[in-house]
Amino acid sequence: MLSVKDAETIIFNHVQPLNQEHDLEVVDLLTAFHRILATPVISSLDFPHWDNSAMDGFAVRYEDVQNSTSENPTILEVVEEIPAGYQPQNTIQPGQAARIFTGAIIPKGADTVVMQEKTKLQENQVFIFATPQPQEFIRHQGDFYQAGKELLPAGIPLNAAEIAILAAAQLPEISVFRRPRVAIFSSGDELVTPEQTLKPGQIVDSNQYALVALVQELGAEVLMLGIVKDNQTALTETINYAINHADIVLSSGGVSVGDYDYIDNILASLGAEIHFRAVQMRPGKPLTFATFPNSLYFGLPGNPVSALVTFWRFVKPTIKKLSGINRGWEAKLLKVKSHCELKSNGKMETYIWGTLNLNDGIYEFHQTSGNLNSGNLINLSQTNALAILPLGKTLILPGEETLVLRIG
Ligand SMILES: Nc1nc2c(c(=O)[nH]1)N[C@H]1C(S)=C(S)[C@@H](COP(=O)(O)OP(=O)(O)OC[C@H]3O[C@@H](n4cnc5c(N)ncnc54)[C@H](O)[C@@H]3O)O[C@H]1N2
Ligand code: MOO
Ligand SMILES: [Mg+2]
Repeated sequence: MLSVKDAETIIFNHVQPLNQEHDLEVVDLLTAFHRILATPVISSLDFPHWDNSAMDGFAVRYEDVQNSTSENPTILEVVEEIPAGYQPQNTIQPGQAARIFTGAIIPKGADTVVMQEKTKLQENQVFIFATPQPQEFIRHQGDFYQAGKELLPAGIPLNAAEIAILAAAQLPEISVFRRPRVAIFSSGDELVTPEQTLKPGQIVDSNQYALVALVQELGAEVLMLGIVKDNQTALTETINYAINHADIVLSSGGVSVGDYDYIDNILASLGAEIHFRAVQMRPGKPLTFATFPNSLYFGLPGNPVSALVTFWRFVKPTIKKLSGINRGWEAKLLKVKSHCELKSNGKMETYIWGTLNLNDGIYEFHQTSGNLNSGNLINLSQTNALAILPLGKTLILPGEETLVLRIG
């Protein structure tokens, strides 16, 4: 059976990120949050735009004040007051200074700012009580960024800092990748909606709601296709529609070896290339991955925990890579101490749900209480991590390190 690592490699090799020319949308600063920048941004402005003061104080010529002490202050004539947003009118001559405020333009002739606390102003004279460093408290034009260079690279998510940078660079129209489209449906004759009355043997389609939430969290657009009966015609129609309208299709259920597990046969009949049907992991073994010319297909297992574990392990990084994120889209595993004993039969890579808790600033993994059964959705509540026991590892003792995938 295929290892998780090999399954991951096969999947990621088939993910074609959105196209920098064809998959663009223009958004404004208020709708850019969490979108992915599609083209590099270059500004024609230097940052800072001009030499300016980092302090409230006095703009001086360093050579005038280089021997100032509290006993022997330098006395300069204040020739101008320069608040932020004001263009200085004078050139500072020897023996002169300008009153200046944080962010204001340094006047010609001045090369240093003395902070207000080291001075005393008396009418139009300022007493300088300490010798500053040459150039002190001046933020020079272009120190932070020079016009014409790359300000932001393509493929980064736009968070608060990036949005502030775009605003500061006066670039209110931003090219981002369109949202990936993800179609989701559930298969199974036993499934009903949360609103329907349960008859014996029926269960509520909870997978669809969990998957919609997870896909939305990643900023993708959801096409919710509902519950499809274990019926070849209905399934063929739904899958055919999905692969023509979405970049990624997620179904849950119907991928194991039961008589009503039709998904794989239908994928084959629709011309899919089926890359694998099972992965050596628990939960999540019956996972189908297939590709069509314009979409990727994940047949997730029907058991509720299995559907979510395979989403977190494989689908989440796939959506991120497809969305155009240039790096950091992979599933990242942490190494943390386990608080409790973790067990596996060693034959499958085993995923154990629980919580990462902070203990004196250090993360510790705690297994969830109750039954670790892939049909048990209940104790998945409030978990935020999956401990991973690799193949062959049967036991992790309390205090020993384990690999962990964060899920919340
Ligand atoms: N003979 C074998 N039987 C099974 C194997 C196997 O290797 N050999 N694998 C088991 C494993 S592991 C899993 S996981 C399941 C996967 O089964 P399917 O993907 O075919 O899913 P279904 O049979 O349709 O359903 C399984 C289970 O999950 C419930 N379910 C299905 N859909 C939903 C939904 N949308 N929301 C909530 N719950 C759902 C369904 O009622 C079943 O209880 O196969 C094992 N069998
Ligand atoms: O892997 Mo199934 O996914 O154990 O219940
Ligand atoms: Mg089945």
